[in-house]
Amino acid sequence: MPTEPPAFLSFEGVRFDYGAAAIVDGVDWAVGRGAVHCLLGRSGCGKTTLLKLAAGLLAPAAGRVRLDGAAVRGPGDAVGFVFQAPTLLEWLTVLDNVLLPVTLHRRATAEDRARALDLLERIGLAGLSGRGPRALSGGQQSRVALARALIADPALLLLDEPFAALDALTREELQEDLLRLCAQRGTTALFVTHDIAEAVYLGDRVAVMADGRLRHSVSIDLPRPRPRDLRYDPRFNALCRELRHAMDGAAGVLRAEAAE
Ligand SMILES: Nc1ncnc2c1ncn2[C@@H]1O[C@H](COP(=O)(O)OP(=O)(O)OP(=O)(O)O)[C@@H](O)[C@H]1O
Repeated sequence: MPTEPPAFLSFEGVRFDYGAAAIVDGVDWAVGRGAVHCLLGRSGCGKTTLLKLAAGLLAPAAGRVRLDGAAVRGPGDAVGFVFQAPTLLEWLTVLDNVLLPVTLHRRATAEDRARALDLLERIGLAGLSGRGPRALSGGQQSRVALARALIADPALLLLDEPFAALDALTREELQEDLLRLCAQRGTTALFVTHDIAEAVYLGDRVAVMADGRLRHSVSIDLPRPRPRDLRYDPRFNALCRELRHAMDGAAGVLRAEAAE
């Protein structure tokens, strides 16, 4: 039998609270190197908190988060973060926004600038490097935020509903950009979303989170690279349906637990 590759990112019995009830409540989860995993769940169930634990921005009250075998003890260069809002600096050009993770530490070199321009070209923004963020559409700003997260070539990319504010077509294009860039660089990704179809399109595995726990997980056995039309495939729809039922089931479990 083939053995599972060792996890690149792992949560082992992770628990966290902000001073009262557990927000993350005994999470065990493993993401293989180069895999894209998605976390699906309703508002307030603890998804962002779990991402912050993976980034080392929060420390678990119990259990452990490991990255490439070592316990995560704080934020580090191996991790890139993309937030829901692009959070670009208005007084910098697109190019300088992408370079920000570099220039926070040292002066950018010609090689850094070449890498930033290459990233901008790969996401369709080649001609916009000298503009300010206010002269960009929402989708273009999200692309810049993605390039900024990738400039330091992080081994792990954490994404917190990064495309939630975009129209459906732009969102699909960004999903395709993300998968292409992760595949080209071998980047491991953990992606938080409310959107079932987005999770199925992106993920190798999707976990349903409810009330701080991972209640259900589904392996997304669809081909890669993922063509645009895969979204209309019956297998795709069946996976969406399974996850929808899992989310409803998780909500039912919570109601039953609350009634006990
Ligand atoms: N800094 C904080 N202090 C106290 N409570 C917090 C803090 N941050 C989040 N919470 C609470 O923890 C719970 C989980 O929040 P979290 O942001 O992880 O959820 P989420 O699943 O990402 O939600 P959403 O989908 O709305 O972004 C919520 O009840 C929230 O109010």
